[in-house]
Formats: sequence, structure tokens, C-alpha cells
Amino acid sequence: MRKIAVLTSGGDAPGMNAAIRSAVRKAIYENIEVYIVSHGFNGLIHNNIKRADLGDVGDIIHRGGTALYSARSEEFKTLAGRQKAADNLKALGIEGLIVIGGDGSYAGADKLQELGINTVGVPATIDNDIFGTDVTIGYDTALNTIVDMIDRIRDTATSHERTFIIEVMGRDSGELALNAGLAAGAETIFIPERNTKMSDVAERIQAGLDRGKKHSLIVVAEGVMSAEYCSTELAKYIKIETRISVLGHIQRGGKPSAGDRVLGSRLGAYAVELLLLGRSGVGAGVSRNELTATEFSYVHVQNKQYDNSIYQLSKELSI
Ligand SMILES: Nc1ncnc2c1ncn2[C@@H]1O[C@H](COP(=O)(O)OP(=O)(O)OP(=O)(O)O)[C@@H](O)[C@H]1O
Ligand SMILES: O=P(O)(O)OC[C@H]1O[C@](O)(CO)[C@@H](O)[C@@H]1O
Ligand SMILES: [Mg+2]
Repeated sequence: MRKIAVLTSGGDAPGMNAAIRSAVRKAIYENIEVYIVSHGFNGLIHNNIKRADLGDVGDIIHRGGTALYSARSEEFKTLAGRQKAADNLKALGIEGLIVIGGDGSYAGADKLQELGINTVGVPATIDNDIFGTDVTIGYDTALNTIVDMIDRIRDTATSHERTFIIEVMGRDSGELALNAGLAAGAETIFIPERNTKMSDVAERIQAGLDRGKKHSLIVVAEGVMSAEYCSTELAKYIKIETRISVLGHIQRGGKPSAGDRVLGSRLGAYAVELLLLGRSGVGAGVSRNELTATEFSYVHVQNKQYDNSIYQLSKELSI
């Protein structure tokens, strides 16, 4: 393989820049021509593809977001859109594509393969919802951001003796909510992977009040319900003063943690190695600190396991 391209797709994630830099520089190190595509799959369709040099990825390793811009491309979901994308790559002689993104981006990369482009995925999403890797690029930074925000909320919750309901991102995954809840010492965590009864939550809050505990933190994953809905439902069981806080896109921005930079650097370079080994249709990952490659077909059908012991521990510690 002589020419490859790199793009970022889906929600941006801190550490994507480290992965871009690593893929580009590793390719150059291996004497491969490397191209950068801006605006995700839309950029492929509209031919936003340019030859990259070492300097094109300089001074980005420490920045949040993605220097290549990202997109959610509806056109790429059509065969006609994907055909244009594949034709544009082939016209430049590009045989391999590294897709840095989430599960949706993997689905797109998988379909592009069918049109004769070798594709390798690099898992980057704050949601940590990709099977085949213990952790995705961006998750660690987002988790730390959320915990920092909840710490701030705790200050005011304590001062006013209130219950706060904090809504966090994660789409259908409870990973962010679960681990942020444990790390921030939340009393209650709602995640899509578990069914938590509002009546039980109200009972726990009441038991706390009876013991003299005045404030409470409830973390709710957006995949379960909104903070607003949670507040309305809780009010049916217990009369307490509540406030809601929707953390929103603050969770996605910011300087990548050292962990995300290391992960991005490892996986970006590994994706190049996989393409050079003739692999296609696989997602790069780390499992128990070893680099791994998992077939997209497997990634799509497997659900990432959540760790119930973390949920249990959080419950035991937050009485
Ligand atoms: N089934 C599919 N076929 C073709 N393309 C797809 C498919 N699913 C997703 N894509 C492409 O991948 C893009 C990114 O997917 P999506 O919006 O789900 O984000 P993601 O990669 O999962 O990242 P995140 O969840 O972190 O935002 C979509 O906008 C679309 O262009
Ligand atoms: O930025 P958008 O398009 O509103 O997407 C928000 C979604 O993207 C993510 O931040 C990443 O997948 C999800 O947690 C969230 O549901
Ligand atoms: Mg996704």
C-alpha cells in the first residue's frame, strides 16, 4: 500500500488530534504518502482531500476537538454518496483509509470497504461504547471534566442543602454516568444498562434525610431520561428542593488528558501498521494494555459489557 488517508467523524473527542498526528507521522515514517480529509465522510464526498506533511499535524497534540473537523453525514448513508467518496479516493490512488470516530463511523467505514477501499477504525468517542477496546479516545478526558463539574455542583448543593440532578452524555451507554457517579460520590446513578426504580431512589433520599443528610447528587445518563423528566418523576415520591443541571457539550471539549494523548498516539500509529499488514474492516483497540484489532462485523453485533460491580460499589459507598 503506497497511499493512505485519515479522517475524523462523528462527535469530536479529546485525543482525536493525537491520533491524527500519530497516523500521519507514522505513515510518513514508513514512507507512505498520507492524505488528510476534512469534515469527515462529507469531506470524502466533496473531495476535501489533501496531501499531508509532517508540519500539517504540528502543534495539535494538546488541543481538544479535531483539527480535521468532523461531520455527521447523511449523504454518506446513501450508496450514491459512498460511491462518490470511494471514486474520489481511487482517483488519487488512495487504497487505505483510517476512520477516527465512534460506532456510527465504524459502520460507515465498513460499508466503504465494500466499494474497494481498505478501512481501519480508530475508536474515538467520549461515550466509550465501542466493543473491541477497553477504552475509547476521549472518554478519560470527558470523565474527568464531568467529575470536575459535579464537584462544583456538590459545593452549592451542600451549601443550600439541595438535591441536584445532573444529566450527562453517553447516548445509549451509561459508562460516563456510572464512572462519574462513582468518582464524584453521587448518591444515585441512572444508567440505561440497569433499571432503577424512582420509588427506591426516593426511599434512599428519605433515609438519608432521616439520618441528617441534607444534600444529594443524582447522576442521570441521557440515555435513560432527561434531568427535567427525572425531577418531575422524583417529585411524585418525595417533597424536596431539587435543581437540575444539564452538562451538555462542555463534556466534549477541552484539552485531552495525558491518557487520551497516549491512547490516541498508540492507536493512530497502530492503524497504519494494520493497513500495511493488509488488514481491512477492523477496529484498532487496546485490551488489557495490549493493542488489538477486532473485525467490524463483530464490533457491530457485540455489546460492550458494563461492569455491574462498579454500580454495586457506588451504591454501597453512597448510603
Ligand atoms: N449505517 C451506516 N452506513 C453508512 N454510514 C454511516 C452509518 N452509520 C453512521 N454512518 C456515518 O458515520 C457518521 C458518524 O456516525 P455517528 O453520528 O453515529 O457518530 P459516531 O461515529 O458513533 O460518534 P459519536 O457517537 O461519538 O458521535 C454518520 O453521520 C454517517 O455519515
Ligand atoms: O453534538 P451532537 O450532534 O448534538 O451529539 C450529541 C451526542 O454526541 C455525543 O456527545 C457523542 O456521541 C453523545 O454523548 C451525545 O448524545
Ligand atoms: Mg456513536
